[in-house]
Amino acid sequence: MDRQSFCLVSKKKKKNIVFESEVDKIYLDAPPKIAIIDHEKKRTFVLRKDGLPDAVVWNPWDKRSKTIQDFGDEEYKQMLCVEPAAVEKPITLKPGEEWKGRLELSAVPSSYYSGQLDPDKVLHG
Ligand SMILES: O=P(O)(O)OC[C@H]1O[C@@H](O)[C@H](O)[C@@H](O)[C@@H]1O
Repeated sequence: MDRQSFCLVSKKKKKNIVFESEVDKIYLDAPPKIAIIDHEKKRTFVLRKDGLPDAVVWNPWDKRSKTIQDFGDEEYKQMLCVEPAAVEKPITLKPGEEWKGRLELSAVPSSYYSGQLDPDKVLHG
């Protein structure tokens, strides 16, 4: 396999990202609910985030994988990192202050790509 195709879907946008080389991108003000559709394996993950406005999408691809000690040389073929973050406006706490952020990741039993799932149903509710 020399490319991976995932589709990131939110209520507002559908963004097809094909991975053919290293990706390390910050999406500012990313939607609170994002569906990650794995076309090849025909499965869908739904990510919900709260308190973290941005999102990072990362895959080190082949060359960079080899430079990461705790990452197998071929593991980039089986992974996609989509991580909620606060990049544009970092969260700074004073002593005694509290902050809460939440990330929920669920595997959806059937794939939107296979036509069995309505993307609106995945992203609502
Ligand atoms: O090597 P670490 O600290 O585990 O980070 C791995 C990667 O984590 C990702 O979240 C970052 O976007 C990448 O820039 C980084 O290389």
